[in-house]
Amino acid sequence: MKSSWGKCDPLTSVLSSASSPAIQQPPKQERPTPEISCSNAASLRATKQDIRGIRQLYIRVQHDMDAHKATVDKVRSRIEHYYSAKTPFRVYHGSTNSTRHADFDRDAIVDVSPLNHVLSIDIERKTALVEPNVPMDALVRETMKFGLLPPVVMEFPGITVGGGFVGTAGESSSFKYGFFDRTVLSVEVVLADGTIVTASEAENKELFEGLRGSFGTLGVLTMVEMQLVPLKQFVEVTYHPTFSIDNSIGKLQYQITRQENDYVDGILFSKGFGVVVAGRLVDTTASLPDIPIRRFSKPWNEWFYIHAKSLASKGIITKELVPIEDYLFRFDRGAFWMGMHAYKQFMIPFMWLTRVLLDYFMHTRVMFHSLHKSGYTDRYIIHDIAFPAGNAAAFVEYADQKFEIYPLWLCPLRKDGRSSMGHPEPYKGGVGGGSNTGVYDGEYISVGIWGPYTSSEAKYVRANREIESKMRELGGLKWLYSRVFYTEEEWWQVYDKRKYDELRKKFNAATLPSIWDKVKDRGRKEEFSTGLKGLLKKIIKSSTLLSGFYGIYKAVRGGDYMLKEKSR
Ligand SMILES: NC(=O)C1=CN([C@@H]2O[C@H](COP(=O)(O)OP(=O)(O)OC[C@H]3O[C@@H](n4cnc5c(N)ncnc54)[C@H](OP(=O)(O)O)[C@@H]3O)[C@@H](O)[C@H]2O)C=CC1
Ligand SMILES: C=C(/C=C/[C@@H](C)[C@H]1CC[C@H]2C3=CC=C4C[C@@H](O)CC[C@]4(C)[C@H]3CC[C@]12C)C(C)C
Repeated sequence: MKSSWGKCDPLTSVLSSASSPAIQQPPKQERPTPEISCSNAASLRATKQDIRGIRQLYIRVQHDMDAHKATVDKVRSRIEHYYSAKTPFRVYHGSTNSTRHADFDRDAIVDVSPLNHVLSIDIERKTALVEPNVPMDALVRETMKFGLLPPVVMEFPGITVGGGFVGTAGESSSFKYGFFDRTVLSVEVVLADGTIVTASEAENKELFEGLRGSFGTLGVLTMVEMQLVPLKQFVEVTYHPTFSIDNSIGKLQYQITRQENDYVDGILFSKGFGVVVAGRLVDTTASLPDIPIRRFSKPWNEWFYIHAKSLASKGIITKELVPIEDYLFRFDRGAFWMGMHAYKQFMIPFMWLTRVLLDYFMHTRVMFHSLHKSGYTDRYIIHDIAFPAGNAAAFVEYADQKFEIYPLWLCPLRKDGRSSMGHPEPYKGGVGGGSNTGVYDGEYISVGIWGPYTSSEAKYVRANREIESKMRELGGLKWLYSRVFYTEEEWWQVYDKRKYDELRKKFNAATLPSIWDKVKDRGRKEEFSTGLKGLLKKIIKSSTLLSGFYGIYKAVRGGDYMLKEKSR
C-alpha cells in the first residue's frame, strides 16, 4: 500500500473539506463539519462546481493521516496489552449487522469505532483508502462526490468496510465482482502481537488471502484500499416474473451471463411465483424517456419487495429507473421483508399508512438494535447459505416442504465465493443430482431463508440443525453472521482445521478467539441480576410481545447494545 500523502495545497484542501468524516449513525443525522487542517484552507470553500471542476485531475486527497496513525497506535497498544496478558478479545465498533448473540465483555474488546473516515480517494486510479468503521452509506456518499462507486455495496447502510471484508458480505453485484473482500486491493492490519502489517496480492499474500472471511481472528483491520468503478446516476431495473423454482434459478443463471447486467438477484414469493431482478447502471434518463423513475428511500415509497411483487404479479417484464442510492439500499427499509413480521407480532395493520408512520423503526440500524435488545434472534430462523448453483433448487424444494418460509432471497455469487466464507474445506460432493466429480469450482447461489419460528428452544435448535444438515449434504456454506448450530465435530468437517490453525500460528494469532469460538452457539440462556429490576427483565424477556417492545424502546433510547451490562 502506498502511503505518499499529498502536500497541503489548495486543491487537496478543497477535496479534503469535501470528504467529511463518516459517522456510524443513521443517515438522517447532520454530519459534523469536517476539519480542515491546512492553514490556507479557511479561505477555500468547496462548492459543488469546484469539485466537479477538479474531478478529472489526478489527485491524492489527505484526510488527516496523522490522526489515523495516532488512532491505530492506540489500537495497537491495546492489542499488545491483550497479547502479553494472553487475553482473547473481540473487535468492537459500536454496532453490528450480525444476528449472532452480541454480548461483549468491556474488558476484552478492541474498540475500532474511531476509525471511521474515508481517508482519500484517488480519482485517476479509482481507488479509496478507507478506515474499517466506515459504513456503506457514508462510503457511497463520499465516493459519489468524486464520480465513483464501490463495485459491491451491501444493501444495509450500516454494514462496515471492516466487517464486510473479514465477515463475508456481498450483494447483487457479487456474481460479477465476488464478495466485498474481492474489491479490496490491500489492507493495513494489526496482528495479535501488535505488529502493523500491510497485506495485498503482492505483499504478504498468504495473510491477505487468509484475512478474507477470518472474522477478526487473524488480526484487526485498520485500513483498506479499495477499488472503485465509475458512478452512474441510475440503475435501469428489469423485473422478470418467474413461475417455479427451476424457472427462477434458470432465469437467474441466464441473467448473470448477460454482459449488460451489473446487478442480479431474485425473490421467491412462493414455490410457483417469484421475480428475478436485473440491474444496469445508466447515466441519464435522456435515452430512456419512457421508463418511469422509482424511489425506495422515502417513508412514503413502497418497500422494494412489495413493489417488485406487485410488478411481477402482472406476469410481464417491467423496466424502471431507480436512482443509484435508492437501488443500493433498496432492502434497508423493512430489512428485505422481515419488518412485516414485526407488524404481525404487534398486531399493527401492515399497510402503506402504517409503514409511513412507523418508518423510523423499520430501518436496519434501528432493527438490529431492537433485535439484540429484544432477544428476537432466538425466535427467528436466519440463514443465508451459498450453494453450488446446481444444488440451490434442491435446497429450495426442501425448504418449501419442511418450512414453507417465504419470501426467499436468491443471490448469485462468483466462483471464488467459497474462499471468503470462514476457511472451509473444498466441496467434492455431487451437483445437480450428479455424483461426486472432484473439487467443485463453479458459481454459487446464495439462498436467504429468514422467518419467525416460535417454539421451545429444543424444537428451534432441532429445526436449525436440520437446515444445517441439509445444507452440508448439498455443499452449502452458511454466511457466519447468524447463529451456528453445528457441534464442534461437525464444524471441523466443513472447515479446514489444519490450514486455519497453521495460518493462526504463523501470524501469532493463537491468543485470539477462533472463528469457531466466535460463532458457536451459546443457547438462549441469559443471566438476570437479582432484585426487582432483574425479575422485571426476566418477565419481559420471557414474553415475545413484551421483549419486542423492550427492544424497540431500547433502540429509541439509543446507546450501546453490544456490551454486557455492568454488574452492580
Ligand atoms: N448483504 C450482506 O452482505 C449482509 C451481510 N451481513 C453480515 O454483516 C456482517 C458485517 O457487519 P458489520 O456490522 O460491518 O460487522 P460486525 O460487527 O457484524 O462484524 C463482523 C465480523 O467482523 C469482525 N470485525 C469487524 N470489524 C473488524 C475489524 N476492523 N478488524 C477485524 N475484524 C473485524 C467481527 O469481529 P467480532 O466478532 O470480534 O466483533 C465479526 O466477527 C458480516 O458478517 C456480514 O455477513 C448482514 C446482513 C447482510
Ligand atoms: C425489530 C425486531 C426484529 C427484527 C428482525 C426481524 C430483523 C432485525 C435484523 C434483521 C436481519 C438481519 C440480517 C439479515 C441478513 C440479510 O442477508 C437478510 C436479512 C436478515 C436476516 C434480516 C432479517 C430480519 C432481522 C433479523 C423486533 C424487535 C420487532
